[in-house]
This record gives sequence, C-alpha cells and structure tokens, in this order.
Amino acid sequence: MMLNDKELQSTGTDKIRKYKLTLQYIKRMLLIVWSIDPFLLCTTLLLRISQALIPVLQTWLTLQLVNQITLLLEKGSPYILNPLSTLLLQLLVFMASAGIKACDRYVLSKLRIRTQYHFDQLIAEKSSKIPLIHMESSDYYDHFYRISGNSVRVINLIDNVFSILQNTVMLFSMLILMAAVHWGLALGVLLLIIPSLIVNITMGNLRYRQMLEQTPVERKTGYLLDLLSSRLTAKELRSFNLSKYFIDRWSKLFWKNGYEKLYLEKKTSVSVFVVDAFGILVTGTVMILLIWLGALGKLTMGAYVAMTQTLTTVQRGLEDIAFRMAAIYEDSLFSNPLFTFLELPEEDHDGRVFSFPNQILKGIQVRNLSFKYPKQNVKVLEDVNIHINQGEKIAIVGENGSGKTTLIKCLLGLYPATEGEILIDDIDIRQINLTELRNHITVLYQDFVQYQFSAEENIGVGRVDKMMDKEMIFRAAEKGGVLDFIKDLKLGFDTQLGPYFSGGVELSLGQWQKMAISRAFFRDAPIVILDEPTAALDPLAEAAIFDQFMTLSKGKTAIFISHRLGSCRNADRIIVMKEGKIVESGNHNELIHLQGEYHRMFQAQSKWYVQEEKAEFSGEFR
Ligand SMILES: Nc1ncnc2c1ncn2[C@@H]1O[C@H](COP(=O)(O)OP(=O)(O)OP(=O)(O)O)[C@@H](O)[C@H]1O
Repeated sequence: MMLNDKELQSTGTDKIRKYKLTLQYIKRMLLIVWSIDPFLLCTTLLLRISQALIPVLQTWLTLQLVNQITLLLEKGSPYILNPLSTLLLQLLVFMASAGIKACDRYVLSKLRIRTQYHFDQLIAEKSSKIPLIHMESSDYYDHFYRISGNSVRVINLIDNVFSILQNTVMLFSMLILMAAVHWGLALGVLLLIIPSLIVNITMGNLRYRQMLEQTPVERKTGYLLDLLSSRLTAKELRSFNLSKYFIDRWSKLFWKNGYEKLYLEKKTSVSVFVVDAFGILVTGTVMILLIWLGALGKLTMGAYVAMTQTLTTVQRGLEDIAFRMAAIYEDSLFSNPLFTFLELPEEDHDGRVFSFPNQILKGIQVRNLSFKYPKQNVKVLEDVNIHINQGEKIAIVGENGSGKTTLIKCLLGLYPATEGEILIDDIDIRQINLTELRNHITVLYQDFVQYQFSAEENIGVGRVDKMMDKEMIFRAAEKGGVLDFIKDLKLGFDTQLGPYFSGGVELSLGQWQKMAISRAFFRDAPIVILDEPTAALDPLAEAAIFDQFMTLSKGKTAIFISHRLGSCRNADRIIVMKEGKIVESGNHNELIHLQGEYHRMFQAQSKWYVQEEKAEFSGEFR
C-alpha cells in the first residue's frame, strides 16, 4: 500500500501506521534485493554477524591481557608467556576483523552497483512507458525530480538494516559481559539510546517534509542554472543581457530554500547537542559506578579497563543504532516517491486486440473528436471530423495554437480523446496493438531530436531493426538530401554529429532537419506525418522536400503541417483549423475561391512576397 504526500505530512496523527509502512518498505526492499542477488545478500548477513562478535572477543582478550600484565608486573619474568600468547591472539583477531571488513566492503559495493542498475533500469523503462499526457503536467516533473538519485537509498537502507542487526548482536553480547560485572552498568548504557532515537527520527521526518515542500522551488533553481549554463540558451542570454536578471532570480530562489534548510539544521544541531550532553551525564554516572565498585574491591584492573573499553564500544554501537534507525525511517520515506513512481499507470495495452491492418483500405476517420489538456477547462480540439482516404496527401494549416499538433498527437494515440474516436479501417486506434500502431506511422515533429550520435545512427534510429542495413541508410540519406554533405565529412557516415561529445561536428539547423527527414524516409511506414519539420529550411528547400515527400510517399497516406501555404498547394486536400475546429477543407483552388480563412492567410503571405519582390526591384533592400 502506498503512502501519499498528504498522508506523510500529517505527522503525529497516525504515527503507528507510518511505522508499520516503514516496516513494509523495508520488507519490500529486502525482497527486491533478494531477487537481485540472494547469494550476495546472505554473504553480507554472515559477514555482519561475524563482525558483531569481534568486539566482545576483543574485550575479553583485553581483560585477560591486563590481568596477566598486572601479574607479570607483580611477580616478574616467569609470567611473561601468558600475556605474549594473549597478545598474539588479539593481533590475529584484529587481522580477521580487518579481513572481514574488507570482504564486507566489496560485497556491499557489488550489491550497491547491482541494485542501482536494477532501479535505474526500472526507472528508465517506466519513464518510457508513461503516457505522454501525464508528462504535460508539472506534477510529473516534481515527482521525477524527487526520485532522481534516490535509488541509492535502497542499498543504504539494506546497509542500515544489516548494521543495526550487527550492532544489536554486538550489544547483547557486550551487555551480558557488563551485567556480569554489575547490572547498573548495563542499565546505564541502555538509557543512552532513547533520546538519540527520538531526535534522529523526528529530524528525518522534518527533512522529508521539507524535501516535499521544496521540490518545486528546487526545480526552478535547477532550471535557472541550466538556462545560465546551457549552450542552447547562451546566445539569447548574451544578446539580451539576461545573465544578471537570471542570476538574481536564481539567487532569490536558492536562498528561499537555503534559509529554510539552515533553520532545520540549526534545530537539528541544538537537539543533537542536548542528546550528546545527556550521553555525557549517563557515561559519567557509569564511570562513577565503576570507581565505586573498585573501592568495594569488586573489580580487577583487567575488568576496569575492559569495562571502560566496553562502555565506549557500546556507546558507539547504540549511537549507531539510533542514527541508522532514523536513517532507515528517512530512507523509507524517500523511497516512497520511488515506489509511487514505479506504480504510475503505463500506456494502456489492455483491450488492444487488433493488429494494424496489413493494407489500409478505408483510410483514417476522425469522428467528433474533442480534447482537453489535463487540469484545463478549455477544449483545445472541438468536434473535429475528418476522413482521410488511403494514399491521400493532406495538409493541415492554421494559425499558431489552432490545435494542429494536438490533433496529430491524438491521431498517433499519444493523447487519449476526451470525446469522440479515431478509426483506421473502422478499428478504433485505442484497440490497435500499440507497438504495431507506432511501427506503421512515421512522424517527424517540429521539435525533432538532434541525436548526438554518428550520422549513420542518426538515420538508423528511425528503424532500429534495419539499422545495420547500410544500403538502406544510404538511400534514406539520399532522399533526405544529406548524402552530399555526409560524404564531405571526414569520417562520412561514421562522423559524430553535434558538439556534445569528442570529435563531434555541429550542423546547421537546416542540416539537422534534413537528417531528421532522412530518418523519416528510413522508417518507411504506410502513414507519414510531418509536423512542420521544415521550418528551418529556406522556402525553396521546404517546397523541394515536400514535393519529394509527395513523390516518394506514393501510395502512402501523408499528413503534413506547414505555415508556408505555398508548400501546401500540391496537397490533395487542405484542412484549415481555427481555435480547435476545422473551418475549411478542400484543395488549393477550391479554398481560394471560397474566399475564407485560407484565402485570407494565403493573400497575407503572397502579399509579403510580392512586396519583397517589388522592394528588391526598386532597390529598397539593398
Ligand atoms: N501541454 C499543454 N497543456 C495545456 N495546453 C496546451 C499544451 N500544449 C498545447 N496547449 C494548448 O493547446 C492549444 C493548441 O496547441 P497546438 O500545439 O496543438 O497548436 P498548433 O496549431 O500546433 O500551434 P503551432 O502552429 O504554434 O505549432 C494552444 O492553445 C496551446 O496553448
């Protein structure tokens, strides 16, 4: 059962339930680590128990050694053999202890790396399966921020559980030894644990609540730092003299959280001091008890030395237990977002019982489609109806924000329709196998990815199963218009692109776009969608790319979005969108004759070109 953030903030109201949940988390984590490597887990357990028995053995040897040395001092050299053999034994125990510690360190490191791999893999897989619509909300990014780096807490938790076990075994053996001398000694050291435990658990709780509250501001400070250091923003920041403005904003946010953190640290430091002072008083009382026992003649020299040594060891062990118990509590709280994240709903594969049609016959039908973004009241798409025939080339045009990209994302099944449906050959896309649906559509977004990989991989990722087919990559590069420039690169298709990694060659935005277009050609799917991927190309290059797409996508259904209406003239049909609705539909000539929205936009654009032409003739542009 998962604990949500609100529940966690209600401290004091439901503590028992929270501690029960902590135990559940521990159990869950132990089971996960057990599933990762049971052998390593058992080895760690054995090593910790062995380590736990060393201090009692050492204390007993110290007791013997001091008594033997006292005897040697009193009676002379015939008594030398006993202390020498005890000393030798003690050295051997030290050696064994060092060996066990070294093994434990290595085994734990191995377990740590394997656990981190396991969780990072789970997080990566989960992230790739979360429906895109969830990623449109800031809640997702707050959540993701909270879990980043927290997978390491899982192994910390295991380490802490085992250390507590080790210390408990050690303490019991030591307490037995102390109680054998006097019961008051054992009682005194037991008193040390309680305040330390309370303070550490309370502070852990406060730190967790602070982390939850501070996440949004913390993310903003991170974002501002990224803006200040990123290559993508460097140009604009310098040109607009924005650095000081952003540094000031970052500084304010940093200190907002910084002061809150410092306040908590101050509270923690005061509490720790109070606990330490109490510890000193208890230790002092126990030491007085020892001296009193000495005065009564109930303590040998060896027992006195051993007891003071025991006192330090026990005190350290108790402090360690208190600290680790609090750490476990804190780690389990921090693991809560991790487990919640791993339980987020994934893209729905249920009910997707249909395969993608082998051959599309009836085309794509959008029926009464409406769509709202999460937490928004306004419909971004409203009652959209389109029928796209198999092999038809459709252009979608409209002003910024009219809903073109959102419509495409609905068509791809990336956003679920709020109302209405989308059918391919009469099959609702919500019922088509998701992998097949994606495999049959090539889509090129306006914000396509500039992969910092080789030129060959940049094209190859369009279709991973055909990535090794160099001939096919070559042809895709040719179609996308990048072949000549790739040939000119020093290492040809093997050249690393982008400036992020060593030896990388940066491309112009237009060249990156052509790489992305080649990738789309390489994918070779029956439905092709281009969401304004040619914006960085000059008008001639854009027209050429669209014409080439038209020719090369013969027999395929193609949908493309462009703001340059000249590029859409050759489309079979142009769909005009305005404020989330389809307001006009027809070919170029029909829409021009209609004298409506398309005509208005076309006139505005052509006027611009005509004016430019006139200006050039009259020398205004020189
Ligand atoms: N993640 C989001 N959350 C809320 N609203 C959004 C989100 N993304 C887009 N919108 C809104 O949806 C509307 C349609 O956006 P969309 O990106 O589909 O328009 P578009 O026609 O493709 O615009 P452009 O031509 O500028 O690319 C806009 O009003 C936009 O503000």
